[in-house]
Amino acid sequence: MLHLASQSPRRRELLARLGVPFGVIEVDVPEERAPGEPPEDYVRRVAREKAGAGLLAMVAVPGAVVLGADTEVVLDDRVFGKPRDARDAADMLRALSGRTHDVVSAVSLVSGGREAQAVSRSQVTFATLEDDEIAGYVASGEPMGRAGAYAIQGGAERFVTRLDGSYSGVMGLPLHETAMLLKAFGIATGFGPEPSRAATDDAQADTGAPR
Ligand SMILES: Cc1cn([C@H]2C[C@H](O)[C@@H](COP(=O)(O)OP(=O)(O)OP(=O)(O)O)O2)c(=O)[nH]c1=O
Repeated sequence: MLHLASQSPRRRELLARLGVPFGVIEVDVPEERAPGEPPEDYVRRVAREKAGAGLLAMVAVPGAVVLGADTEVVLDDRVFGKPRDARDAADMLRALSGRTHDVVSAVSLVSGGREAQAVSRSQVTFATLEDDEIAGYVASGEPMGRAGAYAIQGGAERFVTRLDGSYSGVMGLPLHETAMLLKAFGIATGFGPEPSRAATDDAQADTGAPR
């Protein structure tokens, strides 16, 4: 049985699109980049640690396969994870304004005797953002809990002038790479339900606000 080691509603919704049954384990792995650690190494390490922590929680379950993932926004050599607060979110969005950045997502699959990983790297270009646009977006609350302080599947869609890569990878779980890993582990995928706006709008799902 497959288990997703994640607290992210996006990842649940994305994995469901692969039409594979799975359980969810909530893991809490510290996300701290070591000094000088290259961005991709960092993303790979954290994804592996999340999957490993999930497997530890599943130690009593024979045959458990655990999936962990991590997503970070990389601009030059800076790595933007989830913003600490509104000011941090605004700083990130100002830095991303009018520039092209990378979004790196790593997926790790682990079982008792096996481990495999895939990485997706996408380039995203933002239009130049006005100060009031940034302030309005930060006030919407959406940047919190998102790497780089934005959600391409939400209000930030309008900031993106170009995407070169994987849309699902930017959202947090690159589906092509994930499907390939599952196949390598002998886990059959299918086709899940077409995503509804309500399903992808996890800001509302998170707060339980009416849709
Ligand atoms: C760039 C981008 C990120 N994100 C989200 C995906 C991830 O949930 C989050 C990056 O943080 P992560 O640390 O990768 O994941 P997480 O803490 O939300 O969840 P987990 O329990 O699996 O560790 O940013 C979007 O939703 N849309 C986007 O466009």
